[in-house]
Amino acid sequence: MNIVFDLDGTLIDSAPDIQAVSEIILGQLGKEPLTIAETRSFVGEGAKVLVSRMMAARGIEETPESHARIYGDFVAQYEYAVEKAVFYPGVVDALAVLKAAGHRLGLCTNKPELPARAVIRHMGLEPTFDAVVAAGMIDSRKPEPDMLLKTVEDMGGGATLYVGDSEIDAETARRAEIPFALYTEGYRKSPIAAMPHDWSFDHFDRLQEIVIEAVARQTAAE
Ligand SMILES: O=C(O)COP(=O)(O)O
Ligand SMILES: [Mg+2]
Repeated sequence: MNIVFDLDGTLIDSAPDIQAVSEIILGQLGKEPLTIAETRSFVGEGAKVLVSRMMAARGIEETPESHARIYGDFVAQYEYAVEKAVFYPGVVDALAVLKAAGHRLGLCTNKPELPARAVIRHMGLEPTFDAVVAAGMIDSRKPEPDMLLKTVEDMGGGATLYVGDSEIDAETARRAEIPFALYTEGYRKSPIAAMPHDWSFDHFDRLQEIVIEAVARQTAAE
């Protein structure tokens, strides 16, 4: 089966790196950095939205020009912000076990391509994924279904499970009509019950079991 993962808030907690970028950018503007809680709540819809939310939170007026300038400064730093990211517990083992079991693994993230590829490399994940689709690679972003569908297409098509942490991921899966496993310990803001999902889990030790169920469900449907 294809198993496609979201990145931020699902495989890695990257909020400390993003917070550090905010410290540089907001510091240049004489503003306080984002808190970690603010950072987590601003991630999910890509870097442009994150920069808008960051500006609003620090009372910086958003015009197309001010946004373009601050976004440009932000992404120039973002590519190097990889040092503080950590895997959620059990991720490394779960990916290794699923890969060894013959599943194809993919990554579908609203993080821009350069920082996404930089952190994948930094975390040693380059050999793990059969396909990576990050923001900017196609003219669409989650929760539109296109990025997820493109990831599946790049993996050769076929039965797929999508694994993510946010409202955006749940909605993306729903629109793509792909079964969804919700990781509950990432950056979601809503109660679990309010988010459409087929499975939820709070530790990656559980994922293998979910994949077995997903395969069984798929086989039963055929
Ligand atoms: O960078 C973002 O806004 C979201 O990234 P994600 O899609 O990997 O959660
Ligand atoms: Mg996420």
